[in-house]
Amino acid sequence: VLYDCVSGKPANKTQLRIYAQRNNTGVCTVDVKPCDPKEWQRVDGSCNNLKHPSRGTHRTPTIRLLPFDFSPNYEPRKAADGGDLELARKLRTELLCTGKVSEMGLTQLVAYYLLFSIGDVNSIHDPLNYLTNITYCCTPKGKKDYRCTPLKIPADDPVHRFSGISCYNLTRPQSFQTYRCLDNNTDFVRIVFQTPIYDLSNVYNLLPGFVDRIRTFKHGLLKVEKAKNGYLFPESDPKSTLCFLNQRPRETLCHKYLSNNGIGTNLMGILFYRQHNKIAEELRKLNPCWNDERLFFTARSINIAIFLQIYLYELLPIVLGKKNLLRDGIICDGGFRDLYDENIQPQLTDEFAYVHRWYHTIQETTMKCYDKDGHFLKTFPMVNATFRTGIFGVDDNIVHITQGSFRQQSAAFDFTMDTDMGDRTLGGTQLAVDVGASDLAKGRFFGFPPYIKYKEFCKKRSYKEFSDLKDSFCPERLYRLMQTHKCPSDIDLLGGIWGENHVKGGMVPETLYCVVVEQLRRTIASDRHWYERPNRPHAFTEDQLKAIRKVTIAGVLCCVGDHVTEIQPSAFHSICSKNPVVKCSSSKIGKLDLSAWKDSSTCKN
Ligand code: HEM
Repeated sequence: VLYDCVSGKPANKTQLRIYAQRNNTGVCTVDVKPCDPKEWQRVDGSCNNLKHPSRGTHRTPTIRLLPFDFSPNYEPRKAADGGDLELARKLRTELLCTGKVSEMGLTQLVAYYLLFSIGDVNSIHDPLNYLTNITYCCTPKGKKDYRCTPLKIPADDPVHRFSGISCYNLTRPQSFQTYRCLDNNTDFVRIVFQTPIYDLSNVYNLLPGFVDRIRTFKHGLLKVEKAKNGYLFPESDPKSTLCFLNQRPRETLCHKYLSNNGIGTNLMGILFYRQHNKIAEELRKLNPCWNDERLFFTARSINIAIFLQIYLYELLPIVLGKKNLLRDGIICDGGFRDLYDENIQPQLTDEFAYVHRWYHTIQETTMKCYDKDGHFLKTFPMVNATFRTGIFGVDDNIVHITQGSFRQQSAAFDFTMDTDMGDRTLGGTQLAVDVGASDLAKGRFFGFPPYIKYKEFCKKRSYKEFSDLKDSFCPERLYRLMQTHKCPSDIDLLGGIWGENHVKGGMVPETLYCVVVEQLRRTIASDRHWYERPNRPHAFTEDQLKAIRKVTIAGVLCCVGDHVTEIQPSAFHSICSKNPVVKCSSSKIGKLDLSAWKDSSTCKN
């Protein structure tokens, strides 16, 4: 049945006729085969909710935590005095410092994993759009193109007042209106190409149909190939234009069906892709009679569960605070749990993906490379390697980057942004990019209401004056807000989050915590295939769930990282006397033991 993506209902004849005329049936609808309540979790996300089978697929529309605040024609809201809001670049340079501050206790893996996790539920088509399609927003042509939202650089800019650069190229977020699934005079609905549930869709099905191209359809395995340097990678397309920073002719590796993004996403994507095969091979040894289908879906289900277990129980407790997460029902003490509610549809708020942009401040960009024995080799500017998957395929770079991920410190969880993130975010693709300024400006093009409205939502009280904010900011950060805004309602969502106090027991701003937890509750409750449910189709047994709960990121790196033979047991934490490097064979490393999947009944005949 062809479902209309936006309404989530079977498309009617009129709709189908209009889409056919507009030649956009493929993007505005999704084809859902009849659901079987007992089947495996589908790779395309359909049938997760049996009442609304298309919810959970690619292009499931996002929802909003708070109602829109746009000027007419989806232009940014106005300031309280009726004028324009302050320039995004001005606010970024005033509200965030630039430089290097390290988070001594945490490693680069934290940023890598966070980026990878958000890539499971949110696509990166917006930057690709202005990098590859609409590259002229700062030229006169851009003035006439509605899709262009160039960022003006103030004349007194601390970096660019003499550089000759006065504008950053940027485009409007893509919506169902962009693809003409909705008319222009309707409410903005963002289009996202990833599935909204955590199902490693960025590994298995980056775009609908990719899964069939990556499967070998033999023994449950995914296709892999050896790169020039002899290491194993997902299938590559040397002719692809997506890796536009590859230094050709040497660097040719470019993922065909996995995203070609920054260092962090690429590395994690490769690891989880390979992990699928490790699991499938091991399962086959245990159960030689299992067919391809069973091996594939069991391996995938274990891979997703490991990804979620690490995310929820190892990473988020560090970042959001373990007690907070237990109190708010995001994690539990162990065993099974079932929070499923079929009345909650698998959908993501725009605010959830958006507040993740705050993590741009924890990205250390001077990447340290180490050899397989942990000896420091060199540093490399990470932003030069975005859209440059080829770098992984030459020399021993994959080894050096993997080792660096757990040996190098993260940048601090504070209001400092690494210099390269602030001025050269996309390496050599543009003369200059300030991701923080883009982040702030994008919030206006998403139509997010002012920061204080989110404060009111989270704290259930009203915020009218700057003095109402004194419990949420240290005096100096509040002073900066007052210097840059005439009125509290002029503060943008991210502008407020940048300087806000961190949640008690965690490391992130209070409002970020609130928005993330609100979504995670929905995510857990809306996913019929959630890995901790005892009564989902093909649920884990108690022993199987126990085995999943033991796996840590260190275990994953030991299992599928190239030449990782030793590592600290808590690899999101820095190496120190309490967390020393140990051999991968040590019992302190949380590795996957698949013996609970041995099925004695299968080979009887
Ligand atoms: C060197 C590292 C990184 C680089 C170069 C980078 C670069 C970028 C760029 C250029 C954009 C698009 C900005 C725009 O068009 O508005 C973006 C968006 C984004 N980034 Fe990063 N980023 C990095 C690390 C991270 C990390 C660690 C996270 C952690 C979660 C993250 C999360 C996001 C999110 C959520 C978006 C918004 C995507 C969307 O909704 O369109 N990034 N990043």
